[in-house]
Amino acid sequence: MDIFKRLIRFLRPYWMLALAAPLLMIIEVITELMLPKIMQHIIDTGVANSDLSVVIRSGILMSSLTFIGMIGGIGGAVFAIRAAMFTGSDIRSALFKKIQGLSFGNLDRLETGQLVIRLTNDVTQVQEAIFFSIHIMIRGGMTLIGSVVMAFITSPSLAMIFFLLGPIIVIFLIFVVKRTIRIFTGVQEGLDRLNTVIVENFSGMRLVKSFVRMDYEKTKFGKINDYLTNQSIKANKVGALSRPFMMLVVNMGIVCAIWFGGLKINTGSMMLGQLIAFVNYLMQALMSIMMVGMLLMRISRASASAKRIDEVFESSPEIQEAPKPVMALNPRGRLCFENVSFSYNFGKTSHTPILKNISFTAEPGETIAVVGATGSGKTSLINLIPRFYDVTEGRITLDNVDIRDFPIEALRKNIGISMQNALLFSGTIQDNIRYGRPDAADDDVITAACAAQAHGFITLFPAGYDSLVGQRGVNLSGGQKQRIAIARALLIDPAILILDDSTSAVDVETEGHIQDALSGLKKRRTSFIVAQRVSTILNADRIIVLDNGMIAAGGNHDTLLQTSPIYREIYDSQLGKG
Ligand SMILES: Nc1ncnc2c1ncn2[C@@H]1O[C@H](COP(=O)(O)OP(=O)(O)OP(=O)(O)O)[C@@H](O)[C@H]1O
Repeated sequence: MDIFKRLIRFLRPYWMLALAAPLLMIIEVITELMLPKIMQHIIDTGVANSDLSVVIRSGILMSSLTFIGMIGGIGGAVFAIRAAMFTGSDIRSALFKKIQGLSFGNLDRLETGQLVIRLTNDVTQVQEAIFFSIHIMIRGGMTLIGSVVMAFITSPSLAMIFFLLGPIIVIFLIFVVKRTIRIFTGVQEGLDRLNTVIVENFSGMRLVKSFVRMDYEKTKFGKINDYLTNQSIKANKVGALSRPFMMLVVNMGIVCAIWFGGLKINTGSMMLGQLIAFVNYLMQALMSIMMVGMLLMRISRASASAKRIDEVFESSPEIQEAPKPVMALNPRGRLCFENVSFSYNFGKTSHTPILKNISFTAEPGETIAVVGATGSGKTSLINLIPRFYDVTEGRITLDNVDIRDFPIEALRKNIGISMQNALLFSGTIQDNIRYGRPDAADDDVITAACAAQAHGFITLFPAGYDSLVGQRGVNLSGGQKQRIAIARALLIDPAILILDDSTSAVDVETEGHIQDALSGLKKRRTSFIVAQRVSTILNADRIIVLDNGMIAAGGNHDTLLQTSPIYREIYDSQLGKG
């Protein structure tokens, strides 16, 4: 329930709607509570005395009250729906904003598939629980109290039935709710896993088909789908089985009331209309307990969802802003790693260092290349520069200031990155190039595209820079995407340019052209190039050879050929001896 308390703050802006709904429902409940009494009057006064005028007057009163109650009911439901939907929408927006602010470390733990479910299904569960709480809970609660009071007024002796049936229903409800919470947590987890499988499958469809693994994928999907189905069946079974039991209890109550009421009528201590009114109140009371019970089941399901939403709200970004950031950031681009060590943390557990004692300085205008075997830590190293992760030990300085002392946004705005997996968003090619600088002039877009050797192929498309990227637009090759990604990084004119294996899908000749075009641009900034291919880095001012997270050697190409066996080995394996 604490979790709900934390989420309920989102309802605060809509307190008027949330208050108006129950107020209107009071009208509905009061009219409903008056009806059995009027019915009693019709039977015991009108029918018993054959007084048609009493019957007609009471009939008109009943119809009018029903109409007024209906208006109250509709109004209450509409306000409750609005309050719940607006609240849900705000939770969704806040959750999305929160996720945008999380660091890579947080996101490593919360898989994308899980986040999608939290943003969609989990929020919907909470949204519905809010609606039912405002609507059914309050309405049911008021009806329950009102009908018990009216039942006692109508016949205090018959009302003792409540003391018999009430505890049975309450104990049963506690049992059902406890059980459903556990099952519904399983349902949400199943949904998470199903979503992860679907997202992975759809994004890796080519891989699945090329390795002819459709059957394997179908089985994987089938297993999780079956698990989800079984969990949902279990959850619904509990709900479905509990309903007949509750009805049994309600009917037992009615039978008892009719039996004892009938005996009382025979002895003349009760009138028929009085008994009918009592049975009505009894039914209203027991039905509202059932209604509240059903609602508790919905709330128990939503509490599993609320917990998962809360988990995201509670995660604090691992990368934190400095309390007093250094505001002036117009860097020259002198970047210095000082005894940097780094390990990926999983929660509180720290893992083996991926980078150990890295120290080097990159001067403005220099191009630093980072090479090394796969898994040696190249990407991890450059991910530390824009603070995707923070160093575990040591520090990185930009123009002699620790990068953790700059505002994160300002730091990142000065770093242009192009990654190996050149991700493009749906939209036009120019939208993608402009991603980091939406107001860039057309000429600047073209200049960046020319430097990235993208202008040529872009202008060959009928719609040129306005060509849509993706399924309904042009299909771009891996190399073309990489070139657009490089143009995107160049357009922000960053002080630090990072190309992480970003020409791996480009042929050697085009890569040569990109290098030539970049060489002029590189003079104005500090560049880092991560590459598997030696040909990419031959002209770098300095090459850092990483081996198992440590700097094994550093220098330019010629020096390294003489001094570093690892570099020599990489060089020989790719370009051949001599
Ligand atoms: N997000 C992460 N969480 C935990 N471990 C990670 C993460 N990313 C990378 N690693 C681990 O860090 C090590 C270095 O990975 P990294 O990607 O930095 O190497 P790399 O030299 O860039 O490799 P490649 O050339 O294959 O891209 C690997 O052992 C990898 O498993």
